[in-house]
Amino acid sequence: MSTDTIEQPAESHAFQAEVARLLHLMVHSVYSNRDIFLRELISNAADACEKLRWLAVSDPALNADGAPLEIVIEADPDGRRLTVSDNGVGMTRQELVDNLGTIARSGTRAFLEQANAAKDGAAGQDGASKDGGSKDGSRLIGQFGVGFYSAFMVAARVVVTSRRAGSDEAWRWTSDGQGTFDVAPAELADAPVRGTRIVLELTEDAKDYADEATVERVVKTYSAHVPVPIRFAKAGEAASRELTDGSALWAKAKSEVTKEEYAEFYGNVSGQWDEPALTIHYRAEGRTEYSVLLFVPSMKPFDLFDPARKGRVKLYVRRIFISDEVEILPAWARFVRGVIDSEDLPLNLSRELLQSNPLLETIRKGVTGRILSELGKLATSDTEAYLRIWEAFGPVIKEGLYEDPDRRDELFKIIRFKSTKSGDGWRSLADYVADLRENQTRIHYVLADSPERAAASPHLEGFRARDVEVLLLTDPVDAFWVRTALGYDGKPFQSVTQGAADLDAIPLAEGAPKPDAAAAGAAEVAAVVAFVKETLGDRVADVRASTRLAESPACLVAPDFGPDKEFEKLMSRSQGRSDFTKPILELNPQHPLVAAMARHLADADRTLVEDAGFLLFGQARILDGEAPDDPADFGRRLVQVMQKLMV
Ligand SMILES: Nc1ncnc2c1ncn2[C@@H]1O[C@H](COP(=O)(O)OP(=O)(O)OP(=O)(O)O)[C@@H](O)[C@H]1O
Repeated sequence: MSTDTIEQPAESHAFQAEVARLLHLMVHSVYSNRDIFLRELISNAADACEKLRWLAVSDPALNADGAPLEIVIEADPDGRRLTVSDNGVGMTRQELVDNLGTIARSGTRAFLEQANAAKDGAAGQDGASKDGGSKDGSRLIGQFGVGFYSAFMVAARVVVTSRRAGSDEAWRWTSDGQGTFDVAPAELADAPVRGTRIVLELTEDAKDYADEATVERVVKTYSAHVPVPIRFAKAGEAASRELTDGSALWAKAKSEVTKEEYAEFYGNVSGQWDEPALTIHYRAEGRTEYSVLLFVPSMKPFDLFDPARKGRVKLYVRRIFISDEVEILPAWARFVRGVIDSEDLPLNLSRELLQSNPLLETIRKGVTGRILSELGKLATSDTEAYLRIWEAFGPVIKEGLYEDPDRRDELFKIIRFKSTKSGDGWRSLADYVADLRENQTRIHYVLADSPERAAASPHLEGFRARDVEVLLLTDPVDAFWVRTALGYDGKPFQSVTQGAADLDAIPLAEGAPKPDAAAAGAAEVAAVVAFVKETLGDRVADVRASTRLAESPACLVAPDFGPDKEFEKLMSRSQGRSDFTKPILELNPQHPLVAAMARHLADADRTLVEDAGFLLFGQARILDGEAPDDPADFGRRLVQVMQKLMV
C-alpha cells in the first residue's frame, strides 16, 4: 500500500440515528450488568473465526498461514486498556462503516423498540422518562444480544483495526461513541495479519476490566463454550495462557456437562439470556450421524411472530459452522434454539443445495420427532415446567396442526386447552375424551377472541346444562387448524355455533333447570318460529327451535356445513371479505319470551311479535360482537316496545 493512502485523512461519519440512541441508552444504563460487553465482543470474534473456517473450505489460501483460529484478550491495567483480537475473517473499509455504524441486526432494532416503548410507558406514569428508560433499558440489555455497541458501556474510546482475509489493506475505525466515528487506513505493520483487533480505552469506573482475574471470571461465566479457543495475555508479554479450549460442548457426553454450562452455551448460541426451559442433547447414530444440542427458551424471542417465521438453529458440519439460515426444523418449532452438527453432509454446498439434500430431510425428521417426544415426556414428568413452555409457545406449536398434518397426532398429545372445565389450569384432549358425557360423540369448541367472550357466549348454555365440556379456542390460529383436523380419538371437532347441536341425546346434568311447565308447547313454538322466519325474510338462512340454549331466548348459528361464524369474521378482517353465509336464528323453546310471543300471535295487531323477532335477531348479533344489521331500525323498534310497556 502506498504511503499516500496511509496519509489520507480520516473520514468522519455520523452514526445512524438509531445507533446514537442505542449508545445513549447503554451508557446511561447504570443498573445494567456491564460484564456482557465482553461476551458480545467474544461472540463477534468467534463468528468471524467460524466464517473464515467456512470460507477456507473453498479457498484454502485465506488461512494459508495455518495459524490456529483463536481469540486473544490482552489486558493492560496500567494503560487502562483491554484488547480483544481474533484472526477470523476481518472487515473491509466498507464493512467497518456498514457493520459498526449501522444497526445491522434485527435483534438490536427490536431491543431499541422495546426499550423505547418501556421508556414511553415510564414517562407516561411518572414523567421521569430518562430514568425510567434507563432502568428498563438495562433490564432489556440482559435479554437481547445487543452487540458491538455495548463496548461503550465501559470504554471512552474504541479503536477497531481490521484486515479482511485475503486483502492487502487494513483499516482503522475509531469512535468515542458520541455520535460520530472515523475510518482511516492503517499501516499493515500495525494491523493484525488477518482479522480484527478491538482496543477499549476503559473509563475510570470500568478499569477493573483490565484485571486478569476479572477477565477470567467474565470469560468463564459467559463465554466458556464458544467454539473457538480464548487465550489471555498480559500487555507487553508474548506468552499467553488458555482460558477456554474452544471444544464443542455438543460433542461431549451429556453426563459431562453441567446445568450451568448448558445455560451459558444457550446464551451464546441464542443471543437470549433467559434460562432454557428444556434442554435436548443427544447423538444420533446409524445411517446418518449427527449431534444435537437444542434448547426451548423460557421467554418468547422477539421475532416469534415475525411474518418470515424463520428458525435460528445453527447447522454445523463436522464442527464447522455452516449457517443459521438453513431451515432444519418446521416453522412451528421456530422458537427452538441450538446446534445440529452433521457428520455426513458435504461441506461445500450452497445453502440452496443443502436445503434440498435428502440427508438434511432425515435429520429434520429425526430431530422434529425427538423434540415432540421430549416435550411429551416433560408434560408428564414436570407438568408445571411444560405449561410454562405451553404458555409461551402454544399458539406457535398449534400452527403445526394444519401445516404438519403427518405429525398432527403427535402434536395433539402435547396441545393444551382452556375449556369450560379448566378453571386456571389447562386440559389435554386425552382429559377431554376421558370426561365425555353419556351419548356425547363430538369434541365441542367455541371460537372467540378472548376467553371471557368465549365463556359468555349464549351458545354454551345448553352444553353447560348438560355438563358437556367446551374447549375455548381464542388464538387466531385455532380457527384454521380446527377446520382441517378430522378429530381426535375418533371424535370429530364441532363448533358450538355450527350446525344442529345434537344435544338432545345427552341427559341434563343434575341441578340443571328442568323444562318449564309454563313453556310454550311444540305447536306454539312452531308457529312462533314460522312467523319470525317470515318476518326476517332473507336476513337469515333459517329460524328454528334450539336445544343449545338454556337461559337466553335466542342465538345465531352457522348452517350445518358452512364455515364457523368466528372463522368468517377472521377472514373478513384479514381479507376484507363481507360475503358471509347467512346465519340461522335459533329460538329457545323453554324461554318465557317465546311463550309470550306465541300468545301475542293471536292478537289482531302482531307488530309486537314482529318487533320481538327483529329485536331478538339484533341482540343475538350484539352478543356475537357485531352491530344489528340495521341499527336505526333496531333502535326504533326498541323504543316502540318500551313505549308500549310503559304507557
Ligand atoms: N470481530 C469481528 N470480526 C468481523 N466482523 C465483525 C466483528 N465484530 C463485529 N463484526 C461485524 O459487525 C456486525 C455488527 O456487530 P454487532 O455485534 O453489533 O451485531 P451482530 O453481531 O450482528 O449481533 P449480535 O452481536 O448482537 O449477535 C457483525 O454482524 C459483523 O458483521
